Amino acid sequence: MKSTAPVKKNQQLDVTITDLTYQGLGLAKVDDFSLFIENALPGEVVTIQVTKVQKHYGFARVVAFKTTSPDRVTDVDKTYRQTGIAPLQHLSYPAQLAFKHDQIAELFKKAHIDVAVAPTLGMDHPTQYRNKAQVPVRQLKGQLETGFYRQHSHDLIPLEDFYIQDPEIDKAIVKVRDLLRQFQIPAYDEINDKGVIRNIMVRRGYYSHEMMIVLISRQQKIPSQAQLVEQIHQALPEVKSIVLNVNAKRTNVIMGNVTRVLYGKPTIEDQLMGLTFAISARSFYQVNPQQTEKLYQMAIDKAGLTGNETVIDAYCGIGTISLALAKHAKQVYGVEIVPEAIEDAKVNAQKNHLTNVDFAVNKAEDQMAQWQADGVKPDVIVVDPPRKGLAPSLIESAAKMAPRKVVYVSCNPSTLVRDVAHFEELGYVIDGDIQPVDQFPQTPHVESVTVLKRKD
Ligand SMILES: C[S@@+](CC[C@H](N)C(=O)[O-])C[C@H]1O[C@@H](n2cnc3c(N)ncnc32)[C@H](O)[C@@H]1O
Repeated sequence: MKSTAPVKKNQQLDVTITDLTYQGLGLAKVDDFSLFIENALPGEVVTIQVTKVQKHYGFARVVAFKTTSPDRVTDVDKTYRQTGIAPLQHLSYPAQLAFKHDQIAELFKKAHIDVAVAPTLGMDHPTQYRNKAQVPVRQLKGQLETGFYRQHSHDLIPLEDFYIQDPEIDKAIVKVRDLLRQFQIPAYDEINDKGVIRNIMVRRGYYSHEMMIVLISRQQKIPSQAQLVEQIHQALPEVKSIVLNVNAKRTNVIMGNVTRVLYGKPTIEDQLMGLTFAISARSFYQVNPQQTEKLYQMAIDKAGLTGNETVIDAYCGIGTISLALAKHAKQVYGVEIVPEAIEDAKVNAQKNHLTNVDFAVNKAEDQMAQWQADGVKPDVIVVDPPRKGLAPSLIESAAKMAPRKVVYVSCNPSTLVRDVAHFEELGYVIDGDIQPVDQFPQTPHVESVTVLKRKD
């Protein structure tokens, strides 16, 4: 169908940016036609060049700034925007926190749900916070390189300083890269489906400083494997675990199903809220430990436990929230879909001498129905789902169990609003302020805690 767009590809024009989208793109309207523009902030007047025109919207790039926002940070490295590592780096940190607050408030307003949103809880030093890196490995100009993809592409941009990662992790990636070069181990070539090393994953305990290196390989065995492993742990004394993950498929999914320990332990340990956690290569673990402690403390405080309650923790991962709650509850039930994470969760309960927890491997929606059928009567249900939010059937089973409170930890305000609306239909209302916590500074991602209480 012919586009009725008021602009053409490559056209240059001056526009005023009116808004910042959930993806952190500047929005300009030309006769009601939306143009999305990278590196443009509300209030700025910019000369743009249209790069793509769709039926109802288009994309453009900034050619020149006629005015700039007082919230603009000028001292930025554009690589971090190009790679999507830090797409909000050009927005001052206070303005990032306000942007995250406003996103939640606006989405609830659009859904006609009356809420108060507290100011976003930020970090004092909002860089170098990530405890985990996952970087692609490719051959560029005959040399093995590590870095990050240019956004919306598989073009690798070599990088040594990843800006939002723990600098010790950045150093470890460079070391592993140099050893892979030294042993002439070929990088994966995704066009011809050849080569060996696809990705390197590094995780480092914030308190423990234990490091895990995961080499994701197309092959079952890496050339010079024993020497490589020996050299890695010699060079990086913090490394307590080196793991091989085999992914032989032509896919964008990073990890395959086969995981083998090449050196040390299958897990590393870290502490959170005074508890010790073992974390294996394929388990989810929050990437910003400093903010996670604030987030969990908030969830626990909002749960209002006295020690006599039965609590469900849905989407429990390695049991971090479950075990933090177990210290203040009579019984906690956790459910998680990844079997390795539940194995970790069980070990973690033992490590912390907590016996009042019961973990299940299952889809949260199925397990919630099972608990309901079994007559479990939770006082509080905590949910911490992935971005797609809760399955409607989970909300229905949860409401049938009639907990006094539901504490919803969300990493996506759109699905949070949808799910809150569903809970409201089933007799729940929001209790108190929604609290955004900035887990992902320099990016548009928004994490928050919401409490719902049963209307009596
Ligand atoms: C946002 S993480 C939260 C994990 C944990 N609460 C934490 O803070 O570390 C979401 C978790 O849900 C798990 N998951 C995804 N889909 C699921 C499902 N349908 N049922 C149960 N768990 C699921 C993921 O494996 C992941 O561990």
